[in-house]
Amino acid sequence: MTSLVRILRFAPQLNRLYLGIAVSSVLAAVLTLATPFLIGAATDRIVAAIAGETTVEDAVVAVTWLAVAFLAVEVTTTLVVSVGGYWGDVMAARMRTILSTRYFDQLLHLPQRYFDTAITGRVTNRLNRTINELTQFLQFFANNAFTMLITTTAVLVITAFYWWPLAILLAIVFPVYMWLTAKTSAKWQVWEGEKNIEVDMASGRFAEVVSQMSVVRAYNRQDHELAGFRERFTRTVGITRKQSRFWHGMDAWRRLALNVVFGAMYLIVFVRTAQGLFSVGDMVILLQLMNMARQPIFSMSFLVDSAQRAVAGSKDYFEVLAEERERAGGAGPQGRGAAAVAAGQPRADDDGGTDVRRGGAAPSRPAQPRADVVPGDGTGGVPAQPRADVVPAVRFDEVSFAYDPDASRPVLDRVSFEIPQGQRVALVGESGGGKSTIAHLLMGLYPVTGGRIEVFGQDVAELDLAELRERIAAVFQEPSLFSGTVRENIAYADPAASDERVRAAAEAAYAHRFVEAFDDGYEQVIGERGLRLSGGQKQRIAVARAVLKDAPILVLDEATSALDTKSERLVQAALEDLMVGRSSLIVAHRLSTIASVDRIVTLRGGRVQEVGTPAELAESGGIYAQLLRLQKAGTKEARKMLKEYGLSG
Ligand SMILES: Nc1ncnc2c1ncn2[C@@H]1O[C@H](COP(=O)(O)OP(=O)(O)OP(=O)(O)O)[C@@H](O)[C@H]1O
Repeated sequence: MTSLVRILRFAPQLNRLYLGIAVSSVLAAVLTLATPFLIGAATDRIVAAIAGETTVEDAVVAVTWLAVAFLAVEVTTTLVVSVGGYWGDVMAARMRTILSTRYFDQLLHLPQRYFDTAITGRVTNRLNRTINELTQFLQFFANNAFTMLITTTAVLVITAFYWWPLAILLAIVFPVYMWLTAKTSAKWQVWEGEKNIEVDMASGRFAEVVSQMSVVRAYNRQDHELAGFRERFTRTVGITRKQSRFWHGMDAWRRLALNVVFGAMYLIVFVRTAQGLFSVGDMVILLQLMNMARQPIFSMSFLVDSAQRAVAGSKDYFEVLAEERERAGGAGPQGRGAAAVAAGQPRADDDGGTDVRRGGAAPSRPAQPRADVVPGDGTGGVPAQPRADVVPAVRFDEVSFAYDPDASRPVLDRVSFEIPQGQRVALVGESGGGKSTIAHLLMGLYPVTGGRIEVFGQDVAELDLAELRERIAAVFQEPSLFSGTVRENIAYADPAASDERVRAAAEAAYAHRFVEAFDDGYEQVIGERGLRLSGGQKQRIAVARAVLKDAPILVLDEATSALDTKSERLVQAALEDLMVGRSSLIVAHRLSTIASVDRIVTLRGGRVQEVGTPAELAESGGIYAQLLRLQKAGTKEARKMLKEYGLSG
């Protein structure tokens, strides 16, 4: 019941629509109730005329007026029902918008951890189902609840007025029928839940396969994937058989009970009319009322059923909404928006309004290149010298971290290093050694388990996450572009960016020439049939995206050997340009890149082994020195070992 109330109160901005729909449905119910009386009255007039109690002329005049009244009632009902139906549709569409937007909003603000386990297809499928069920229930509720209530009450009262035992018979039918429906529905839901799991799993896999079709083909797993998919759906057929057998079996019993009760009621009405206790007009009225009573009985059972589904479906929905959001700033564990959602409160932005949650001004970030920074020369030959009074761009101070809090060994164990402003720092360590994790922690994707990370002297744990991320541009190994135009992809950080800025970013990323060659240039849609970007082109668009963001800190997960040499050179050149004047954290995959940085941080067993310039570490005998030796050796064994460090030479 609390779930139902929560669903009904979920979107108070729709209250006026609810009210409009309720009023129209009440009006329609009242109007509909007038019909049996008009027909009953007409029947009595006709019977009186046939019996010679009134003149035929009088009867004709009377029934004509009654027919006019009947027409007026019907026309008004039609109008009222149409308007109510329109409001119902609008309400459903707005409800869908609110539910979907709030869900997406929540997903966008959930901690990264949530997505480590969630499967995209399942998340989407669950959303669609839940929203369908909730919307269907709310629409049905708004359109029918009041009508049912009024019709039921009126039918009972009027029937009681004619003969009370008849009303009692009817009164028993309602709750018994609803109780039987509720019981049937509860069991039905369990099976439905089982089916949903199968469909969600199949949809999750489906989405994964579609997005990685080339892998499926490369490994010839089409048949295997299809078999898995089919198997899940076939299981739903088996469950449906049980479910439907049960449902229709129970439904037959319910209907049978209803048939018996109504049969008895018809018998009573016929007998009493024959005995002269009811007039023919009364009989007509009662028969119509009984007929009208059937509708709410069926509607009520449907309402109970859809309410149960909505409650079950909304469990998933509200569970996602109740997940703790990614911390917004230093003020508390959640942003204000999250707190509002968790409390089920409405927000102005749900329904196409403006986002009022951010509250804060646009995140500020230090202008750059900064006057107080002496940048490196980009070649690594002359490391930049930070002024003594200048805080480092990034500082890891005894940072420990584990993805799994119960893990016996953390991924990072008291890691400390600094990126002085304007310098380049490369992370070197074995594959799986925690390099990407360091980048993720810097971007605030996960909270540290111990120690602290500072960005321009500010503790990341205290910083507003949006503000933190505003200061960082990231180029990932996998460029991950969105469908949409080249322009939209480059200007992802700032869709309002001028064409000049977009072009300048593309030029800086060595992307302008190939973009210009597209038929639609910057408006060319990526991912559309016919346009395939090469790995290097994607990378350069991703670099242009980072150039346009123009953030003071750069996180660079270098692409490995995915690119051919020419592309690689261009991407490399673009990255080199991008790094000038910025503080860069590089997850390096080339020894040549590492040789040109200002500092190297080597990691072993989750701990920092050494920090120093390439020249210093080349002599120290640590990991970097070993890697250089391996590179020189050039043997197969050496290349294999280099690979373990994710390095391509
Ligand atoms: N989302 C995650 N959830 C749980 N464990 C993770 C997650 N991401 C990484 N790990 C684990 O953390 C460890 C460090 O991974 P990380 O990706 O940081 O290594 P890396 O040094 O960047 O490796 P590579 O050079 O191969 O990219 C690995 O053991 C990995 O299995």
